[in-house]
Amino acid sequence: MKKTLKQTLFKKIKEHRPRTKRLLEEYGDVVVDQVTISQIIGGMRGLKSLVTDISYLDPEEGIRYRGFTLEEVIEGLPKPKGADMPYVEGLFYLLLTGDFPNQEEVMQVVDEFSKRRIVPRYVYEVIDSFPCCSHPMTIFSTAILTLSRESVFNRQYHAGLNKKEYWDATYEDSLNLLAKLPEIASYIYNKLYRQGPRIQSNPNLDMGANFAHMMGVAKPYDDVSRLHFIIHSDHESGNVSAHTGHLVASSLSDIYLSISAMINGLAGPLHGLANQEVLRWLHEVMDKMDNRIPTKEEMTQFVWDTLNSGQVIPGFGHAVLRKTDPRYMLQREFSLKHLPEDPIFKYADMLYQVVPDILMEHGKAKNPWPNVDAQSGVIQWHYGVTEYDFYTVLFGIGRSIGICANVIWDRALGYPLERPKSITTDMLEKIAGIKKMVETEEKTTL
Ligand SMILES: CC(=O)SCCNC(=O)CCNC(=O)[C@H](O)C(C)(C)COP(=O)(O)OP(=O)(O)OC[C@H]1O[C@@H](n2cnc3c(N)ncnc32)[C@H](O)[C@@H]1OP(=O)(O)O
Ligand SMILES: O=C([O-])CC(=O)C(=O)O
Repeated sequence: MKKTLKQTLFKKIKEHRPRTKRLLEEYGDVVVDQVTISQIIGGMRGLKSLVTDISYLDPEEGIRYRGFTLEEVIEGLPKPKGADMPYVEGLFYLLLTGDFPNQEEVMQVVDEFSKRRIVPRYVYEVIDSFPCCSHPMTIFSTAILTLSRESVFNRQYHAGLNKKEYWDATYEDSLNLLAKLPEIASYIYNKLYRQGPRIQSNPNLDMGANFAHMMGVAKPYDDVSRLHFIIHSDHESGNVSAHTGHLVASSLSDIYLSISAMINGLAGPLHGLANQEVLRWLHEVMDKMDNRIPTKEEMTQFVWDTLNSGQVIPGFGHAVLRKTDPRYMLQREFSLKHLPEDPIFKYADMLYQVVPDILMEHGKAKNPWPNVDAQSGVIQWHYGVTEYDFYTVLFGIGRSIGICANVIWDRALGYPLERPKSITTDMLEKIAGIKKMVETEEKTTL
């Protein structure tokens, strides 16, 4: 009998623990980075102060999961019969262990997810009780939060759980949560936008196919969902959602509290919500153009108008990347293959042609190239999921996979409560030498 994911993970954890222990005990004083005033005031950009082995983001190359590019991940993971995209469950295996699962190993995880997919009734009641016009991300975050009462970690912690076992209970909570997310998300979608009878989940389908089934969208939406969840799952540790998830979990809040919190970070327009903003913004252009494809000159004017009114161009720029996001390219390739004639794709593609030059001329953005959010909504729209308020929920399902993997490892390696130090502006001015200068200048004037 093949080892289960949990057994394989435990072996990896035991192998890894001495590495962290040695770094801490023997090399704890080694300097990794220095911090400047612009980093302190400027959102800690580039400051090396977190550790994760799940993924690494190179500014030029883009994200690698466990050392593998997205192409390698998609190529190397097992796929359902007839599918172009791999099992999302296989990605979870890879993120947790660093190994590509074989067919048998991936099917064990598919089975685990299937067994844990039933959502308690009270979650539906909470969703149903939301006032009209609530944003789907608010509902999604709350639905996840509500599940905190199910936490295995909480129960075991209060019964006196040994620190060494924290990861195990967190693993159980993570699987329980991840397995339910497609059902929760599709329920929210149906409630907000379809109002028809709910499509029950199918225990014989993998995560991507089951989600497509519950959304009521035909093939290849199963592959669209697999691709979407996989490429959105992780982006190393410092982005708002991943960092929030890690931070909240560091106080030993359970996975439901941590993932709900990270969803709230993802819901901001400078982060995950940018994917809905791209579609909203594109529709403004389309309305102006009476739905005809604008000329390059017209599109250029629209981009400048947006910039000149003090707004950002959604879907462009990045805090770390300095090249076109490979996740954007993957989705563009998918669109070129499956929806080359789609009018929204044509609009988005025109943006790709005009925006980088404009942002360079504008001279502010350090990265003028498109990010993942510039393209994801275009694909959703094409397959009939046109309610763009919902798009960040899809992102949230994907991101939960990476953050759960991170939090399980945080617990396995005993990472402590996160608590950086803050200082005052006065102190910064003293460090900069300004304070003394100002005081001397004042004395001289007197
Ligand atoms: C999944 C994701 O989170 S990917 C990112 C999704 N977000 C977006 O697409 C929103 C549009 N992009 C942005 O707002 C930014 O590029 C961010 C938030 C992603 C990164 O922010 P930063 O790391 O601060 O970017 P950067 O250092 O390049 O910013 C410098 C200046 O350029 C501006 N800038 C950056 N990107 C853009 C843009 N797309 N359009 C207009 N101006 C921009 C910033 O607002 C900033 O202006 P300021 O000096 O007046 O404050
Ligand atoms: O890495 C970041 O800063 C933003 C992010 O999460 C992503 O691009 O997926």
